[in-house]
Amino acid sequence: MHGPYDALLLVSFGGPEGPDDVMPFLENVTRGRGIPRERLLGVAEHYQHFGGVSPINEQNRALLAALRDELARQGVDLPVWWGNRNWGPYLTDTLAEMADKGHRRVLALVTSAYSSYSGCRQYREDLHVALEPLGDRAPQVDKVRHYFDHPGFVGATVRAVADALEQVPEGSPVAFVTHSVPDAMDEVSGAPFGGHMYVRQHEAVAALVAQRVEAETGRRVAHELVYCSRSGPPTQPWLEPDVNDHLRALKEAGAPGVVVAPIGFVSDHMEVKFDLDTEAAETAKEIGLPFARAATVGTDAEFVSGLVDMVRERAAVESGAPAERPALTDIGPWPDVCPAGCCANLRAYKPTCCGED
Ligand SMILES: CC1=C(CCC(=O)O)c2cc3nc(cc4[nH]c(cc5[nH]c(cc1n2)c(C)c5CCC(=O)O)c(CCC(=O)O)c4C)C(CCC(=O)O)=C3C
Ligand SMILES: [Fe+2]
Repeated sequence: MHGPYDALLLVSFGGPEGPDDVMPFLENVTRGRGIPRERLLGVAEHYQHFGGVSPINEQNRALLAALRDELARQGVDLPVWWGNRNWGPYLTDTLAEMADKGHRRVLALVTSAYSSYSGCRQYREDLHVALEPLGDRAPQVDKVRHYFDHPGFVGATVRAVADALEQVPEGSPVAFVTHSVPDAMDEVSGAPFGGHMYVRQHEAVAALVAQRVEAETGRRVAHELVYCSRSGPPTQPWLEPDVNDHLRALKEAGAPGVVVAPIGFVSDHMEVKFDLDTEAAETAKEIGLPFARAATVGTDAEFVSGLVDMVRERAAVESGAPAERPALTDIGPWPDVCPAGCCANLRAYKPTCCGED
């Protein structure tokens, strides 16, 4: 049922839990990343606007509970642990404790559905850093493949978009939104498969979701992929258009309303709460464009059972048992082990785990 694995490890970003955590958290996130000081202070304000508490930790606690329930329901007897990149519980501490408890073979599940340095290799680097000091006691860690086109993620997203469309006038388009990244980061995402996989995976999911929503509702659904949360120096090109500019363009083109669907985020992260629910909603109000935000997958039952299916799939693969590898776009199924050169770190090569390099 769980193959060679003796534990599941939820790996996430982490976020501040109070006002005093905000600056140290932001320093953890941006160490060596060349983010301008003004941007940091601006983002600190976003967090302070919500009492210095990121929604992400509570959402991960809810996901942990949902995963435990679903594993039990499917008869998979695996303990579930949790570790973050940028705030407690830190991956380093979690993996040390897991080693103390005797875990030898761990399957990691990352709260990021797509390929990119930020969403994949950087987590794999962090896993390596956490495992290295453990020496011989370090468990072997594998990572669940990217799930952007898994039926659980897609199915939950289709329902969320269809529900949001009910709240805006007929004929409203869908703006699928993800986190902007530097053009250069997109270019090397999934390099062994031709690169630009960050954008290509999102485009494929957006097209598939729009098509399924059309089939389900009988409405025609125009759509576009747009971006939020740009940072970095203004001289550096990042993925565009920004969601706010897109809303203005839609208004000018006569759109009767808009659904904003944050397919780049698995739960209502700060980017969703601030950049979409606060900032983009304000833009829409200002220009008089009816606006609805589609839910993120969060702890949706179809999404969570899809994740558990993927855990069982990988366990079967590692046991040499036959495994179905469902994937709904022609980009997937993404490989279990990232090939060498996937999602390069453009600053410096660092050793990783769960990949060929
Ligand atoms: C692709 C991607 C994801 C999705 C994949 C995944 O989910 O991991 C993601 C997730 C997240 N990003 C988050 C927060 C931040 N990201 C920052 C900075 C950056 N993100 C980037 C990309 C991504 N980020 C990039 C290219 C930068 C520039 C600096 C760098 O090159 O590393 C900064 C610094 C300030 C700023 O620059 O805006 C913050 C505070 C949070 C927590 C939110 C919460 O608290 O709810 C989450 C889940
Ligand atoms: Fe980020």
